[in-house]
Amino acid sequence: MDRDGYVWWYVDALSADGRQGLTIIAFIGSVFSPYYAWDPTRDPFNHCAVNVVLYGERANRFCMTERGRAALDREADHIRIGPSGIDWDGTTLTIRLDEVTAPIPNQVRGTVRLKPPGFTPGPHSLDADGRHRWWPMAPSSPVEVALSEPGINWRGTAYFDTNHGDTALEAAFTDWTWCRADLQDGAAILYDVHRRDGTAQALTLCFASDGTPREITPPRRAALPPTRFWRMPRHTRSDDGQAEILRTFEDTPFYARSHLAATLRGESVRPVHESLSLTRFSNPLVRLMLPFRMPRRV
Ligand SMILES: CC(C)=CCC/C(C)=C/C=C/C(C)=C/C=C/C(C)=C/C=C/C=C(C)/C=C/C=C(C)/C=C/C=C(\C)CCCC(C)(C)O
Repeated sequence: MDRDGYVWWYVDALSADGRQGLTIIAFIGSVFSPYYAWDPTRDPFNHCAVNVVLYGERANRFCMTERGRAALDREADHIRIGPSGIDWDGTTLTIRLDEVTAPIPNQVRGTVRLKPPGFTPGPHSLDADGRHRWWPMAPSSPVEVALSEPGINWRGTAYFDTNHGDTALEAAFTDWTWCRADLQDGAAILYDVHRRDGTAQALTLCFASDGTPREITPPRRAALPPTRFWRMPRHTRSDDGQAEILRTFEDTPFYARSHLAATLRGESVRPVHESLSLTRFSNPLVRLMLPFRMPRRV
């Protein structure tokens, strides 16, 4: 991987009762890191991070400690970044977490285990030149969450993807919305990007549980309200052009993550949705705010 590049592995999970959730993102070349943006050498390996966010009734925690190249250990079957890591043994993806929240320190410690029933074909190119590649490898897997800190255990389903890029995201895109939803068998994913060159791409994908692609008719645009505090614009697509916010998981100056209720492929679904503005992220004032929740430890 060269200057300006990145890889991230993204997992989000919801409990079967829909009351608890989490997101875990492991980064080499942390794409929203101000330290990476300010680093004249633009060395992705020197900007690694594990971002863990818990959304529960009791515990809401956000960790994102950035670390240097000495904290990274990567082989074909594992990646370790500081005290946390991801291991693949051929059937189970085991994520071991040992992270601390910021600015007020609280621990997040334990394991998250995914058993993907199969893998989708991929990757998909997000830009016109193939410099940003996204592969939703396992869009719906059984997951077991066991965290001794803050003391939560649940089962549910998880989405797992991986993203590789050769340039900064803000060099290629102005904004995007993405969502993924469990179906009775498998999952549907929508990924709508606006590129800096003025073109757009709207992906509509559907997979059976074992990863086999399925037909899906591209749904209609559905309006959503902006987030309450940072007024992040949100919109999505659904069968009937209707969608509703059940909960806003993240409301930040450039990024919103939400839990929706909508209809996709004829089923009523509960998508996990994100709205990203790279125009907002590129604002120097926004970048100055991020270290409050994204400390760097070397
Ligand atoms: C007291 C002192 C010192 C000073 C007093 C002075 C003063 C007044 C200070 C005021 C400070 C203020 C206002 C600070 C505000 C700070 C704020 C708002 C920080 C917000 C941080 C947000 C973060 C970190 C978001 C990370 C998102 C992330 C990581 C999202 C990742 C998503 C991905 C990778 C896309 C996945 C795509 C696919 C699903 C396809 O894979």
